[in-house]
Amino acid sequence: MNNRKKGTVLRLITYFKGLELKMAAVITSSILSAALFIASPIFLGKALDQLAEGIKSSLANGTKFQVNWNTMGNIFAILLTLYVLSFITNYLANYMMAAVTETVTLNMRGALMDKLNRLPLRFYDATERGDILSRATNDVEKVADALREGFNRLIGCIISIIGAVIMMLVISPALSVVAFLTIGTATVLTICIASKSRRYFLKYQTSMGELNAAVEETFTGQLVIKAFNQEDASLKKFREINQELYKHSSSSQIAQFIVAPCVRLINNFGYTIVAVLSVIAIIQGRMTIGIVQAFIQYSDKASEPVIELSQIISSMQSAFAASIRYFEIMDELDEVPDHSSTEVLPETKGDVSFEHVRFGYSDDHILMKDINIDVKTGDRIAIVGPTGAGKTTLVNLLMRFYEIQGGAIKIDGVDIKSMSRAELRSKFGMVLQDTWLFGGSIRDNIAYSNFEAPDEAIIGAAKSARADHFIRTLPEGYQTLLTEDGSNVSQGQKQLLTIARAILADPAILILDEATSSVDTRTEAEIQKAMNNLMKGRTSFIIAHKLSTIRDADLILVMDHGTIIEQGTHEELLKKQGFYEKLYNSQFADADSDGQQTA
Ligand SMILES: Nc1ncnc2c1ncn2[C@@H]1O[C@H](COP(=O)(O)OP(=O)(O)OP(=O)(O)O)[C@@H](O)[C@H]1O
Repeated sequence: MNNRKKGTVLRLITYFKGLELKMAAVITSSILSAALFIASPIFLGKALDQLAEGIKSSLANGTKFQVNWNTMGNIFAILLTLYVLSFITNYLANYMMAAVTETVTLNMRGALMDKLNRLPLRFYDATERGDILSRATNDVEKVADALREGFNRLIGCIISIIGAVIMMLVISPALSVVAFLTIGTATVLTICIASKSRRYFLKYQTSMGELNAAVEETFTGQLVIKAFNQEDASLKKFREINQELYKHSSSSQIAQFIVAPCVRLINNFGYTIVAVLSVIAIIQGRMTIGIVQAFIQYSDKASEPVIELSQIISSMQSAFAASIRYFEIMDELDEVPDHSSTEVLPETKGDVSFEHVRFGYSDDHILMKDINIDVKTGDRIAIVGPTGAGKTTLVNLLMRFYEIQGGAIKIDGVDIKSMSRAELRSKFGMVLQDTWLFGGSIRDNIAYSNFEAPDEAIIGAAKSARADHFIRTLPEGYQTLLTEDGSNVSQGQKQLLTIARAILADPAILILDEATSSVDTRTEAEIQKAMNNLMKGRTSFIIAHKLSTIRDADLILVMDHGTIIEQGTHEELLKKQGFYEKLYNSQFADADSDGQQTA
């Protein structure tokens, strides 16, 4: 076993913590079951010899055929006991292994979920959702399959082979040599094919991850795909990945299923030779019929597990490839952990400052070199600038979704790095353009920021967000169930619900991403009023797209290429006749020309 393989197996073993006793019971039961089963041929042989004796003496003496029922009865009683005990121990082993497997799967999925919660946004930027999904479901299931079906059978096969080999040697060393030659050849063949199939399994699982990602992309992007008539292109991409999956799946399956027929062919050659030699031995009086049939049964019990082993090994290879993919996620670097002694701000006022902040999404591409902002409690800060200027990035840093490379961001004079992320984020309320609602009632969606909130508080928040009216017009009111993506309410209504959610949270600081053209003018005015209600008495950062809405902001930050190139009030910036003035005038020129065109 190479180091990587050993490492993966050892890491998998850690998920069995607390299950040691159950595993010991599984192993003991499996060994017992196989050992009991392996004892049966010798007794069947004895029964056969009894019959042969009866036939022989009746032929020699010309008497009626008779058997000794006492001896036969004892033999059958022993056989029955062996079969029943073997069944019970086998059942126990399977039952306990199923319980162990479910616990291990639970532990693996739990650990993966914990890990996914600890991973920084950077990881999600670079990884396809479908692929993560595939690792959390398919890959963990492959490991579960191998454990559930493979482990007991593996023990059973090993015991069966060892037991059968010993019995064969005891019965006839000479016949054993012939049987071992064929079993040996079959084993070598199995190992060769299994080692070849390993890389096919890894490729297969990787393709499966890609396929999941493609399906996920197609589902979530259906509207855009249809709008741009890209169904064919999307289908073509899917077909290509599906074709790859088919190729790798076929290779791994062919490699797996070619083993059984080959092994059977080799074994049948062996049986034929053993049968011929046995007949000679019986004729020469060196062996009895019962002993020969016991030997043939043992040689079957030694060779048949080779086929089963090949299937178990395939399933283990597949599980092993899946574990590698699973541990790839587990090995990703976590978010920088919170300080062991974190600061708590019981009464947040809402002063915010950026001091010489330096940040880049990658170390070799610094977007923000030296950002300085000073915001006082209750201020309304508008962030404006062309697309890609860094407006969203500024907010991402404030919420500590990404770690800065230099300088400090402070709230009420406390460095956000010295607070826990949970403490920091509890100070904020966010209303984004990209509204996120989950499958559940409208009430629960508003209460997402505070599940303990009483109904009056939820209705109060909805009223302030100007959402109460439309909610009450729905047949089920606050109990109306939203679909997972909230597609049964309009875009503007979704926005009002997220504003209600932020109002209920009652945060000290707000981050608002202004609605753009996705809603009509009347709804936009409604949203604006709701946002104004929300902003009362709170420090607010507004990512503004329409400059007309932020004229009365206390501070406007004008960004370009990751830098704050101008800052001040609307009047101050207009007076400056710089970038902001141009941006502002260009929007009004656009609005005017639009007005003239429509007039
Ligand atoms: N997750 C990310 N990984 C790498 N680069 C990113 C990431 N997010 C944004 N960027 C880059 O950082 C720069 C600033 O992006 P940002 O989203 O902050 O701009 P923005 O001003 O909010 O733009 P818009 O108005 O279009 O939303 C852009 O060049 C963008 O390509």
